[in-house]
Amino acid sequence: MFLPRIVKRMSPLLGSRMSLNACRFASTDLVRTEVDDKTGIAVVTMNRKPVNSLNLELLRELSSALDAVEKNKSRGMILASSLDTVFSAGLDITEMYKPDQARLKDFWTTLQEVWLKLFGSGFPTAAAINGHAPAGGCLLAMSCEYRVMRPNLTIGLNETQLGIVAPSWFMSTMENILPRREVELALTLGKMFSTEKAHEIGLVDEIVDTKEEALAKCTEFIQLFARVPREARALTKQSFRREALQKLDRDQDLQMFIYLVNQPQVQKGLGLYFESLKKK
Ligand SMILES: CCCCCC/C=C\CC(=O)SCCNC(=O)CCNC(=O)[C@H](O)C(C)(C)COP(=O)(O)OP(=O)(O)OC[C@H]1O[C@@H](n2cnc3c(N)ncnc32)[C@H](O)[C@@H]1OP(=O)(O)O
Repeated sequence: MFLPRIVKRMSPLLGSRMSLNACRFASTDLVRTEVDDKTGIAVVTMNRKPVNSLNLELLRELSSALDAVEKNKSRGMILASSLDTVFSAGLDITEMYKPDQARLKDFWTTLQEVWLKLFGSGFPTAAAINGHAPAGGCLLAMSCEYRVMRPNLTIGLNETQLGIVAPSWFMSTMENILPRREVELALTLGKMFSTEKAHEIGLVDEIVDTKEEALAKCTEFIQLFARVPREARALTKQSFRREALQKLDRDQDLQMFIYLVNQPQVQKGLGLYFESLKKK
């Protein structure tokens, strides 16, 4: 269970007084949230070694972190990874392969929840993509309003390559960024784009060399809204995203997911894919 722990970090130079850009932390082992007091922007960092695969616990903590960002009235949120070469490897295959049925239900419901909170958030969001972002990792990045990525990485919805079908809300999330034809092609191919290609087609907004630069560019993006009335901005964003958000029928989507995951051919495919990852 995530309990937001808000701690004031004191500057050693200022003794008991706060330094100007001191941070507040609300952290757990899997997700670290730091709010810069100077910019008011929260950096939410995923930290589940080795590849930030999204299991139930990481998703729960992401969901709580998003609640905390909303509650603390942060100026915006940057999503990042603590790992050097992976943003997120997407959904944790072990949650879907030979699953415990009750946990499987919880897992999918929590993923829906994270997407609804992130894609539908009123506060500005940006992703500092400092590592590969396949499938569910791409979904998280695409749910933000701006993406900054390091070179020579990959990003995309590769589900069809695994013999599975990306849910329609994954598709709508990509459609919020790219032209429909490009999305259909990317999804039917299960295409993983290089950073450079993703930038060329507009899936990624900027390419930078380091994580620090990525965080700085995301901060610049969020600061564009500093003088825009918060409520008007939030309602405008949410109204743009309403159709995609409302299209998700959570119960129907859950039933469909449970049905598909339990199909013997899907189980076989997931098992083979998982083995191939391990052999690599
Ligand atoms: C069925 C109904 C509909 C379902 C709809 C589902 C929608 C979305 C699906 C997904 O998100 S499925 C996940 C798709 N993800 C991928 O295909 C990515 C797979 N991983 C990689 O390509 C690579 O791991 C990486 C992310 C590029 C990183 O490469 P790197 O060389 O740094 O690390 P590896 O050696 O490959 O991996 C280390 C370690 O992690 C395990 N692992 C990797 N990805 C996953 C994962 N998604 N889930 C669980 N475990 C994963 C990998 O097996 C290695 O384990 P060990 O060998 O160290 O035990």
